[in-house]
Amino acid sequence: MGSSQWTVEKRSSFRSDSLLGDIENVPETGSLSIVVLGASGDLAKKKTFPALFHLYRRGFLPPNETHIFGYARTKISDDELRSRIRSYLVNDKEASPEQLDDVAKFLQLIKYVSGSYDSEDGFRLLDREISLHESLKNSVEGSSRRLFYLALPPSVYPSVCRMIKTCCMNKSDLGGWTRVVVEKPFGKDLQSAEELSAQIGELFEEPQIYRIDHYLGKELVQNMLVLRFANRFFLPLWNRDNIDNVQIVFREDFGTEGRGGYFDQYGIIRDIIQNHLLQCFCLVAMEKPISLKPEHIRDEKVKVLESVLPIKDDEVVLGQYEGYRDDPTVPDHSNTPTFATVVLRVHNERWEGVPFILKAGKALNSRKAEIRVQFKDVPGDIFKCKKQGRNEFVIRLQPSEAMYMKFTVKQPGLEMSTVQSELDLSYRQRYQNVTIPEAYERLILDTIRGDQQHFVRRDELKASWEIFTPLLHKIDEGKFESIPYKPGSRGPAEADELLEKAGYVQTHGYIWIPPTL
Ligand SMILES: NC(=O)C1=CN([C@@H]2O[C@H](COP(=O)(O)OP(=O)(O)OC[C@H]3O[C@@H](n4cnc5c(N)ncnc54)[C@H](OP(=O)(O)O)[C@@H]3O)[C@@H](O)[C@H]2O)C=CC1
Ligand SMILES: O=C1O[C@H](COP(=O)(O)O)[C@@H](O)[C@H](O)[C@H]1O
Repeated sequence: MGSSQWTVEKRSSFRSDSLLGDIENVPETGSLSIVVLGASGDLAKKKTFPALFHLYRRGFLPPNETHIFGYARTKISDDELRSRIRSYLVNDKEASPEQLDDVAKFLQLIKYVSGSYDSEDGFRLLDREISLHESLKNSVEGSSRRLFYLALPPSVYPSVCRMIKTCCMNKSDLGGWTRVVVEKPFGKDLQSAEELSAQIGELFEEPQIYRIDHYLGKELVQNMLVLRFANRFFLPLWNRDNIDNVQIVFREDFGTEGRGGYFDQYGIIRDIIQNHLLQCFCLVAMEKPISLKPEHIRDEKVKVLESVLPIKDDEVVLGQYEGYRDDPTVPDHSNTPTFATVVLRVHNERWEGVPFILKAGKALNSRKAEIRVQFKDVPGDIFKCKKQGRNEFVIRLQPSEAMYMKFTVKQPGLEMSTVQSELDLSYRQRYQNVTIPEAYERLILDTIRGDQQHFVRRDELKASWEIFTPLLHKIDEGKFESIPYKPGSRGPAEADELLEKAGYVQTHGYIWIPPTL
């Protein structure tokens, strides 16, 4: 095994008993079969297999217990699948002999099975291969663990789940399990999501279903509850008396590149805002859960989602970057937004009157994701420093993970003047010997451990679609126009106007620069 900063010991010491919640008491030994359905696809090669490789290197997938199966319709051999994913695991030119050795050993754990998504033949073959592996690992029938990762378009989820249920379940209940991981977008609106939930819900119990939202696996997203509820600093300030507005922002500096066909059916609200940004919103806005048990946390998320008021038409700006429709898989007259700013308002005691501005865009001038909490002005501005800017607390999710607090200090020197400065916790500088794990890595490990805290529960999903469905239907009916914007820009100017109208005050002449080592 390669060396790693994020070892088994480190992770388990971080997850003390009190942080584990009510995770099922499952055996952590016995054969483990991980099946990646849609193994020929983009997500599988870029994210799922690399995450499995990193877990393998870090000792979480012991080779004497684990086998990995790729499944898809494409007819390829085991070796062809292995060579497709190899370049996503390691850069041959930079890798050490030890890493290359790990890659070779990891790839030998992978077997490929080809079959369709809606007929039993392929799944029966898959089941035979899994059972063979289980018997080779001397697993007692029924005590084995089977994890099915659906790296597939949602349209095939129902038939694939039916096939798993019919052909591939763990054979009896001797402590083993069968779990299914499903990717977003889970549905297109409230009705389709509920239909999908009902179809899958007929086949699997909620504790077997892991609705993945990879933003919930990001380090600084996982830090949100600790930050809010383990620090006295924040407790009294985190409310409408002190906070003026909150922005939750996702920006990418590239377009839909090769995914235009998929993207055009969904748009930026379904791709990013309804899931990734809304999950961040929940963590910023929810009340303190009564414990860290996954159900208690998710109960609070549902509550805050249900407190969101209907979105007002004049608190929405949509955009589409110029050149988006040049993709041959995108219709010439597409109005699908590649950019959106949407203001959410929460009807409760803590947040009444505080706008939560959710903003996401593709082909913008930078790549970053952050949560920006802007505080109100100080009453009685004796330093006349109000125009320099407000206090802001920024949680930079990526890149350059950091938390920094913008505040006013005396300008060092003889004069009594003020200047904007910051308290800065930049992770690369503060945690120099720690490798931050990839989101998918953590979340796959959570599914193996049976920890659903960082996965979306069915009622949470329903509440999230309830917020956006009326707006999405209006967009689909052509009642909103996507304003064109230049690739590499900030997006439509109207979005900045909406921000200002919502109360955000931009600080001029101050830029946070991530510290270098
Ligand atoms: N790619 C990404 O970056 C991200 C993807 N996701 C989600 O992950 C899932 C998979 O995404 P991605 O890998 O990009 O998707 P792909 O389009 O690459 O599809 C994955 C595999 O599914 C099979 N497939 C594709 N279209 C169909 C179809 N219409 N009917 C049946 N099978 C089909 C193909 O395998 P074969 O033909 O060999 O059977 C393909 O290799 C989706 O739900 C996506 O929204 C989520 C976050 C990021
Ligand atoms: O789910 C998705 O996320 C990616 C962005 O993920 P990140 O971890 O790189 O921020 C986005 O590009 C894609 O459109 C979307 O489907």
